[in-house]
Order: sequence, then C-alpha cells, then structure tokens
Amino acid sequence: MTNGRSMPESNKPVAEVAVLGGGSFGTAMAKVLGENGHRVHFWMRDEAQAQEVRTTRINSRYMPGIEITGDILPTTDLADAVSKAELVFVAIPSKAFRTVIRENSEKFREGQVVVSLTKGIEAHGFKLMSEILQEEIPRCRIGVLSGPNLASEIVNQDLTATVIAAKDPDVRHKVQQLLGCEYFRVYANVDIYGVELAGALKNIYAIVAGLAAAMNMGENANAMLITRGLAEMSRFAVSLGANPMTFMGLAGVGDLIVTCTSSKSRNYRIGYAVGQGQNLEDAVAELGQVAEGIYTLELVKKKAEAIGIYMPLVRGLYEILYGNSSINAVIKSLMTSVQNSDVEFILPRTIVE
Ligand SMILES: NC(=O)C1=CN([C@@H]2O[C@H](COP(=O)(O)OP(=O)(O)OC[C@H]3O[C@@H](n4cnc5c(N)ncnc54)[C@H](OP(=O)(O)O)[C@@H]3O)[C@@H](O)[C@H]2O)C=CC1
Ligand SMILES: O=C(CO)COP(=O)(O)O
Repeated sequence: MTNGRSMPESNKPVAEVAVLGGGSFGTAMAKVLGENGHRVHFWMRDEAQAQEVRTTRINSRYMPGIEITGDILPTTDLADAVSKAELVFVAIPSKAFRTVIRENSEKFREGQVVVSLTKGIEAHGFKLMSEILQEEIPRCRIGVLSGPNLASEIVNQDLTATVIAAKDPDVRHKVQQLLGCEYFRVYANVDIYGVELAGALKNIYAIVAGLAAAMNMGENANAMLITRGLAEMSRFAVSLGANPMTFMGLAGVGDLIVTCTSSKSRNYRIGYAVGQGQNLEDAVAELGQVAEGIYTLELVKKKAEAIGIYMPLVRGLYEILYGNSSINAVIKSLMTSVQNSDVEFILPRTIVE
C-alpha cells in the first residue's frame, strides 16, 4: 500500500513520542513517526480499536488497508502515553480538544513539548488549540503543525510538506528531526497564530470549492474562489494579529490549494454533497469523520460581524448551510457586489459594508 519510500536514517535520534487521537490524522502521523524509527505511544479512546491496531497493525475504521509499521504501541491509557513521551502530538477534533487535555493536565511535565495537529476553533471565546494548551498546560512548550497534509496521501508516502510553528527554536528543530524523512518535509515558522488560524479557516473555503465543483462552475470560478478565499482569510487573520506573509506559505495558500481542489478533503466533500442537493446533516452523517469547517464557519461568521471584517464568502456559505438562501441567489449576490481591490495589502479596500 505504500511507495516503499523512506526508512529511518541511521543517524536519526530515536525518541519516545505520543500521538493522542486515533482518527485519520493521528494514524498518519503515528505511521510517519513509526517509520522514522521512533517509539510511538498511540492513544485512542476505544479499546477495541487499540486492540485491532495492536494485533493487525491496521486502523480499519479510519485507514482501511494501511499497515502501520514500526514500534507503535496503541493504548487507551493516556496518562501512561504522556508520561513516557518526550514530545506529544495532539490530533483530537476541536470540539473535544480542551476536555481531553484538561482531564489529563496534571500528566504533562514541565518543559514537555506538545504539538497541536488540530485545525479548528473552540466555540467559547474563539480560542485556537495552542491557546487552549497554553491555558491548560502552561508549563509545556507548545507548537502547531499545519499545512497541505491530506492524511490519506501521507499514509501512502506521497510527497508532502508541512509547517511547524513554535516560538521556541528547539521545539521547531525537534519536530523537524522527528518527522522529516524522504517523503515528508517540515518547514518552520514562528507565527503560531497565523499558521493555526490558516489551517482552521481554509476548511471553510474547501466547502465553498466543493460546492462550486458540484455545480460545474468551471476552472475560472475555482481560481476566483481560491484567490478571493485567500484574500478573505488573510484579511480576517491579520485583523486578529497574524502575519500576512504566513498566508503565502504552506500553511496558508498551500493548504488552501489542496483542500479546495481535492475530493480527498472531507470539507470539500461536504460542500460537494450540499451542491448536489443533499442536506448538511445527511452529508455529515454519511462522511462519518470530522469536517471542522462546518463549525468554524459559524464561529468565524459571528466573529467577523463582531469585529467588522468583510467576509462575503463566509457570509454566503453560512446563508446556504444555515439560512434558507438558495445557492444561485448567493452566487448572484456575490457576483454583483462592489468590485473592489485585488491585493488589499497593496491597494487598500474601499469600504463596502
Ligand atoms: N485527516 C486529515 O487529512 C487531517 C486532519 N487534520 C486535523 O486533525 C484533527 C483530527 O482529525 P482527524 O484525525 O482527521 O479526524 P477523524 O474524524 O478521522 O478522527 C477523529 C478522532 O478523534 C477521536 N475523538 C473524537 N471525539 C473524541 C473525544 N471526545 N475524546 C477522544 N477522542 C475523540 C475519534 O475517536 P472515536 O473513533 O473513538 O470517535 C477519532 O479517533 C482535525 O482537527 C483535523 O482538521 C489536520 C490535517 C490533516
Ligand atoms: O487539513 C487537511 C489537509 O491539509 C484535511 O482536510 P479535511 O479535514 O477537509 O479532510
């Protein structure tokens, strides 16, 4: 099932790490780490699933047919996994992220590195996962990993790059060392907020792109949506303190491209299903995995209104998914709205609200 690329380089340090979350992305990252020669304490909440991975090396619910090789130790004992790990990766959906960390906060050690892989926002207080980590386990050193990283490609060793964002250079360096291999490259950034917000926001535009694809809108429309999505998400993020240049990188435009052009993206698939006439609830039930964008959309719409940031694609998608607007009415309204600045960091937008 793999391209047969990469195995550990003999000079790479072998570390004990933990991956929390036994879904698609947790499995993909556990697999990379295992192949790189590290011992992986792989925590999931379901004992039957842990037993399956232990005995067959396959996580059939989330990654059917994919063998997870190496020193992988599936467990349902989170305290044990964290206590043995030098570095902890967290791949738990945003809705459950704080609860899991809070319930186990005393298990984390002073100076332990904890890296969020989650691309979502907490409803209460509009908190990103790194902010939750900072609040719940402030004695740890925190990082965020984000980028164009479809789990279903990584498990096949398809060539992939990602971004580690952390203030502490040692955290960035450690993560590059642990994860980097012939098919997986890790670039560094210090703009944690921008990298993390980009990963969460692009899910919204992936839904929009899936919807447009289902309606056969064409390649020009696709390019317009991706580029205006980028303009909109960077406008929003910069207003909250992110660095605009982050959006030029893998975690920004890179992740936006992959999720807005691939039916392997769950968010894109939700948009596609709705574009074909399915209702949102049925589309989510059929998917059977997390599509963070549907929750992020509600939070971002509310926040954008509260702080006065113009986000017509967010508003339009919200009206389609949660209001009663028809797709065609929203498209017409978007296409006939004021024609404004292309790159507003060069030519400021005129006020259109
Ligand atoms: N898949 C991908 O390509 C990528 C995903 N991400 C991000 O990673 C995060 C996780 O996504 P992903 O792994 O894909 O999601 P999946 O839907 O594939 O899996 C979700 C996992 O979270 C677990 N989970 C759900 N609720 C809880 C809870 N209350 N306590 C403990 N565990 C829980 C599920 O366990 P159970 O099966 O028992 O319900 C399952 O193991 C998301 O934020 C996503 O955006 C980032 C990059 C790529
Ligand atoms: O974030 C992802 C790829 O970078 C995965 O996107 P989905 O959650 O839409 O599958």
